[in-house]
Amino acid sequence: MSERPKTPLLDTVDTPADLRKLDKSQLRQLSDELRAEMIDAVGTTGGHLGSGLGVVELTAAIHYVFDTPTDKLVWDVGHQCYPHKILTGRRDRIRTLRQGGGLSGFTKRAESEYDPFGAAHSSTSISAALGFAMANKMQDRPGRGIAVIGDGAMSAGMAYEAMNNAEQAGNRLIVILNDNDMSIAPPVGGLSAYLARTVSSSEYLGLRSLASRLSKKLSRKVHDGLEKAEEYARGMVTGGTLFEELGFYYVGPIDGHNLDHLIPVLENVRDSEQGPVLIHVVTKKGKGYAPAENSADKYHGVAKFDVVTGEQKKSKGGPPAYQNVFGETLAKIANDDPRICAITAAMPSGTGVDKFAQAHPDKAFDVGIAEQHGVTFAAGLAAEGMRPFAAIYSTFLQRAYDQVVHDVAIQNLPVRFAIDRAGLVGADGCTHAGSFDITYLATLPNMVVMAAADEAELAHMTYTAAEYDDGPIAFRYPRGSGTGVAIPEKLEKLEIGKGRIVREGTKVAILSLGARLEEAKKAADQLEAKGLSTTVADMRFAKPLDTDLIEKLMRSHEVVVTVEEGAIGGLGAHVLTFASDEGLTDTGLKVRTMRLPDVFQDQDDPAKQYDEAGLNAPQIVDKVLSALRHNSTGVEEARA
Ligand SMILES: Cc1ncc(C[n+]2csc(CCOP(=O)(O)OP(=O)(O)O)c2C)c(N)n1
Ligand SMILES: CC(=O)[C@@H](O)[C@H](O)COP(=O)(O)O
Ligand SMILES: [Mg+2]
Repeated sequence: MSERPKTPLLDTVDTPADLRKLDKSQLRQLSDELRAEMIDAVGTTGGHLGSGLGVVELTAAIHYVFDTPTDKLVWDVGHQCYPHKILTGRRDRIRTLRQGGGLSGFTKRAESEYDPFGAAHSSTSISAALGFAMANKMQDRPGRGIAVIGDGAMSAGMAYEAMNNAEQAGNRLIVILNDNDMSIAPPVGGLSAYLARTVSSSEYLGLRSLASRLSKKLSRKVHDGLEKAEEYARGMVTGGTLFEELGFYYVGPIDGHNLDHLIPVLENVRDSEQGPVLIHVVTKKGKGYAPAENSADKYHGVAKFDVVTGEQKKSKGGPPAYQNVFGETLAKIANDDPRICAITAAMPSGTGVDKFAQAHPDKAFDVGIAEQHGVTFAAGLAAEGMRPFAAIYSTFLQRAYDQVVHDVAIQNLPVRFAIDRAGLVGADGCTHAGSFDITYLATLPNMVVMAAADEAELAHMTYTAAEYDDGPIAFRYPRGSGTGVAIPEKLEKLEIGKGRIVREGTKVAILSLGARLEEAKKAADQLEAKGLSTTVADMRFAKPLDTDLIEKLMRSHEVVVTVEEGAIGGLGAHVLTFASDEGLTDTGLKVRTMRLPDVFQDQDDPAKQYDEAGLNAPQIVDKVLSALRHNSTGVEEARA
């Protein structure tokens, strides 16, 4: 156990009010101690490290200059909020990060008044900060909206929707663009190049030139036309143009680790009558910790690690990660099919598209954090004869739902959706849980929805999707690694809408969809031991349902239970709808559905999350026994 860092100054700071008692000259030491504390804490918890390291000075400076929590500080994504949490009364719990009952890994309203807005999905901060700003303006109350948004998050359209609407807020809205020239992967697209030109085309503004520009710009906005011409003429355009055309005062770029620049700029902006202002801050992801600075991904997301060496304590070996099974399988299929292409929304490694890209670099597209664009881009590709795979986490696909409906399903375009992180995801908690994709996709006409029970099934489903041109098709699979089952060389083109019996029985039938199959099989063993002969079916499809299989099992068993790692409205709902429509439930057949509970489950160890969700073998057994205790009038008799 490494010794905790010595933090004499940080020990005197519990809240920003304590911070503001310090002299400016002490903020350098405070930041150094804050960085050391964060590294030590994340070494014991794991989590998002690189982005927080990059905003240590910025966090201290913001809380020093602005009157938080009256001024509403909104962190975009929120994965960089650990220094913020340490400075806002949560240092004592920082080593409970991302654990059951502990601190969330993102900002969260319920956690602190210093977290005015929850985050985790990117690019929402400017909209939220604008809301806070306008609410205080309309109620004639003090309080600004301050959004801190990364260069990666700026690749999402929502950020521009907000900026386009921001002029009304005047000086009550401040946007701080935290430009570290990184997303999870290196950033992509025209904006990234634009920002890079901005930073490279002008030295960090020295205090003097910055002060004079600030006074000129912030006081001269009124003569817009003339000023604009002059600015262009004077070559002052250093990246501000885009933001100024959207109605912002642009200030920057400034060095986001230099407190001697940060503090006066923030003070100037705080005291300015004009606005909204965008401050372009340049930082380094992973700043101040060599293993992070030297890592390609800047230690964006890390397991627990040895603080001295930076070596992460990741389990080695074991079954392949689902994302890599997908990426490598698709790469293999694409060797024989030049129409196949893959799209990721800034998550190449998380989706396995990076593996595909290694083999087919000209057929892999990272569209940035732009799921909506990614889906409709795929629709265009499909309409013109390609076989596009949109590889998007279940939770992030929610952002592109209208594109799925309007651009893909209605037009019946053969877009393939590779949906990773389907179901519970553990440490990221409810904002990242892939709870709703069965519900939101299986309800759509034309859509085919598959769920892989293991990595072999995922490989078959990837191939099946590649060969399916009759319309949109989605296949979902969980976060993490598979069961260790062998992945066959020869891939099977699954019959659309057909499930499979994996265990024959006579009294109880468990209809499993997806990766809870292992628990279903364990439950069958436990039921068999109680003399209850149990069939287990892997349904494979939530849509179209295998109605022949369902009818056959319902007509030959006493109890039928559906099990899925999805919210209400998925497999169970569709099976019950079919059964009731066909009169199969008129016969006194006992049907029960098991699914994710109607709550947003907080972060925890995955095993505990499944227990809490009631989706483990013992709970399946209990469900069956309870059903059997219900007499013909539907009343449950007391347990024996
Ligand atoms: C809508 C959405 N898509 C994808 C993600 C996954 N994600 C989390 S952080 C991140 C990169 C953010 O880059 P940036 O805003 O520059 O922040 P940095 O990590 O560089 O501080 C991505 C893609 C997300 N949180 N939300
Ligand atoms: C902050 C964010 O949204 C991503 O970093 C996300 O946490 C990645 O999730 P995985 O770890 O499941 O890839
Ligand atoms: Mg970034």
